[in-house]
Amino acid sequence: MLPRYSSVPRSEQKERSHNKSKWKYSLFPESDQKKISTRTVFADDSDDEKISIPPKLSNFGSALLSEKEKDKENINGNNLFKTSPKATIKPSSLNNDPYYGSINHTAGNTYASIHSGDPSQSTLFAHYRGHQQPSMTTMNSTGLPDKDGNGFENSFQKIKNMQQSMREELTSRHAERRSRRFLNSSRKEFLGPAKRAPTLSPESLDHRFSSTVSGNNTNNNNNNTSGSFHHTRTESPEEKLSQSEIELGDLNPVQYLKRYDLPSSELPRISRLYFEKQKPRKLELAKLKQEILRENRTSSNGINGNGDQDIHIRRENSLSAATQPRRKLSDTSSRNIFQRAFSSPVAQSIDSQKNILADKLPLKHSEYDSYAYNNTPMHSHRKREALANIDINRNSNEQFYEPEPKRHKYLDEFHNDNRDNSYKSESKGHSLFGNNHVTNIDNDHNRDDKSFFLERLSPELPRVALPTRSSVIQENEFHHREPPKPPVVKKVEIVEPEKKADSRGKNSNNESFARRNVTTVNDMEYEKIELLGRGGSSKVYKVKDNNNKIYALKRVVFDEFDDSSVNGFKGEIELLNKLKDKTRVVKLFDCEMEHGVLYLIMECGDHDLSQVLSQRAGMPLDIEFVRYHAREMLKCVKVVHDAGIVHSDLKPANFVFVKGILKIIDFGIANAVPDHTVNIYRETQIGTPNYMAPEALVAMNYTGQNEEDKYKQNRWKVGKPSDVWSCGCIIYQMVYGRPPYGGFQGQNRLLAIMNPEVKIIFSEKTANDEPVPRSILETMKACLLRNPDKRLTVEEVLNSFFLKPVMVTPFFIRDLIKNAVRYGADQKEVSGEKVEELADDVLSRLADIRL
Ligand SMILES: Nc1ncnc2c1ncn2[C@@H]1O[C@H](COP(=O)(O)OP(=O)(O)OP(=O)(O)O)[C@@H](O)[C@H]1O
Repeated sequence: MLPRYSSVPRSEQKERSHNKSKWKYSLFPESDQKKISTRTVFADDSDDEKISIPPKLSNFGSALLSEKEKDKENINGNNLFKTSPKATIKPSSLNNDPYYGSINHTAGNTYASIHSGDPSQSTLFAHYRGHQQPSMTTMNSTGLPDKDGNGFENSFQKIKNMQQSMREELTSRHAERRSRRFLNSSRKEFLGPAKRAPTLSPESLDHRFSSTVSGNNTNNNNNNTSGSFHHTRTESPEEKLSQSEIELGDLNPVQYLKRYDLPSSELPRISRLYFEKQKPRKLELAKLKQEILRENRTSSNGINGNGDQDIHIRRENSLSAATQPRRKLSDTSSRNIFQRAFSSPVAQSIDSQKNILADKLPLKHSEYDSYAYNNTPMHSHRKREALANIDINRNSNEQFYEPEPKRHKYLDEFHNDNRDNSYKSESKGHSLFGNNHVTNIDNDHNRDDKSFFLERLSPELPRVALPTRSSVIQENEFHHREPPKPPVVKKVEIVEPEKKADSRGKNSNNESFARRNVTTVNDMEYEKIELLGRGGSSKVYKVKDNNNKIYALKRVVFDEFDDSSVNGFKGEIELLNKLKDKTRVVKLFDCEMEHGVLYLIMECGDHDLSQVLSQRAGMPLDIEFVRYHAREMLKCVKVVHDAGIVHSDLKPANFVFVKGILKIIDFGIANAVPDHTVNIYRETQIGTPNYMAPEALVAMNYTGQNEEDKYKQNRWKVGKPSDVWSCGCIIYQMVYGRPPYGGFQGQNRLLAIMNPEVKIIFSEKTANDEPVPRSILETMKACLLRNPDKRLTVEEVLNSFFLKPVMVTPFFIRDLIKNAVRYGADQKEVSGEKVEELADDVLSRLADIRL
């Protein structure tokens, strides 16, 4: 059976167990005994690892040996047990106590006996070997029975005593560890989270010495061994003296060392002293903290009465007290925050508690303030509240004495002869500092209280003369920034346009008419959308009716025109009504003429041909574009001519595209051509010179001899060929970019048109050096012949090669050539007339060919 307490490693124990037979004769070699005995020296009581080690086996043997030695010494009258002067337990008392006596004997003499090499010990072991003792637990230092036969009983008793003493030792050590942990933890609580080296105060050390140390210290003269269960450090009398002389003042240990140029080895001792001096104050602060927390818990319950909020406050309480990091606020800003934080009702109650506690506890105001603000449950709550009221754009000093912005209103009211009323309202909760709790001190009568309050709020502030209420008002009146004025809202007056009397005398009182710019034609309302264009005598609007259908509204004011003009527009209406079923003529839906104004509701076009040509200006010649638009234009003219009407004012602006179909508009100067005549005669020259035919202008140069001739002079002959001339001019513009006489300006243009000597140039190339197809050239020449009788009709132009080209395949050309050659070879001689005949025949057939 192995001993119960063993310092031998398990592996070694196994080995020894394996070699159990050896143990019977030699439990430990002498070297091992020395080693083990050395291990039993508890030189450092601070090492937990060593403390946790159970008492060593060798202690038993040593104790036994020491008992033997003790007996020997007692016999010799030489007591080896000596205590140090510092030992609090007297040797005499220890000797009287059987447990302590045993311990002390062991402590005092164990190792000396081992190292002494006393032959008796060997004899002892040999003796046991001789008795075949199986275990150390049965050993007895005085194992041999005495003459009375009491030797075994005594040895068992002593072993029991030693076991008891060991237990006592363990208990004391554990108690010491617990106390040390408690001390460390409580010190941590006092000192905050920062870790510091574990040091003990002299008092606590003394206390520990008195409670746990029960043996000699290292200075014991007895054999220079550790000699005690604890190798604790104690101060010498000199150290004690010097500690009492140390006055740290406001210095911390390091600063103290530097100040008095002390060696760093003195740092632990000074530190212990430093923390000991801190201890009472920390305890007071801890008590204060507990008390404040308790008080606030009760007060917050009373004030809020709201379960959720209470929980929240309690949580904040615990958090702020235990875990909330300390935030360092600048002096002034923190003061401002705290000052504003006191404005809440909860803070007010805390403030009252603060007054009570401050009277009870011997703390400085600064300590109290910092502690209260940082640890009260409403701390973070008030911080948030305070921060919400801080204007970061103002400096802290201004904020301290400046009331909150809404107090400006109060000050203004106060200043405006409402002092009495404002003063009353102040007592109801308003104040210069915006705080309920300072209401009562915010007047001249309670100035002492106010000073006290501000001192407590800002103990570090220089004591300046506190402003009275009136001075603060003055200050605010002259030095503080005026509150920003509300933005000036521009009043936009909507002036309704003066209701003009409608020219027709109706709808003048119709509000919707004025409001929505509505024109009524034959009791139908048309709202104007946009202006489409304007002519020499009219404006044309894009309008919509009540069903949102789009129309073109042409409005002509007749005030500026003579009767002929009026008749001309009346004729236009007649012609439009006559052609209302023609797809190539813009439709007239409604018309009304009253009070000198003509309203025409027409089909609305998307854009006119002049806009299209302007859009293509400068672009390369596109034969197909010219062909398509020329054909579309001539189709419109053909419809008019087929209706026996001469337009007389054809120009690109008078053709509009309505959903992709070109339509002709503006029959203002058009006249119905009597069936029996080709031409009509006008008494006034109307039209656009660029597109006017020469015959319409020839009469200007006509100089007759008699009255009849003079009459004829003022009548211009116009007819269908004039419209063909105009169409020739438009085609010419599409090819060359401008009308035939567009190079002339003003009056010269008219003269050039009338002058037969001024020939129109048909260039084979455009200004961009693009070739102009022959078919186009021929068609243009046929339309722009000076002699109207020789001009092509509209139908002929539409059937021209240009507008109606013949398309053949290469096979057709090849076959045609083959046939022509064979015919010539067979005939041997073919006249010119025969060739022309053949050509006409081919051409006639080509017209019927549909590819
Ligand atoms: N039904 C319509 N749809 C779209 N636009 C139109 C319509 N009627 C006229 N316009 C536009 O209004 C412009 C002027 O129209 P119109 O030529 O009929 O007026 P006008 O007084 O006869 O002009 P002018 O006497 O010079 O020929 C046209 O060039 C055209 O652009």
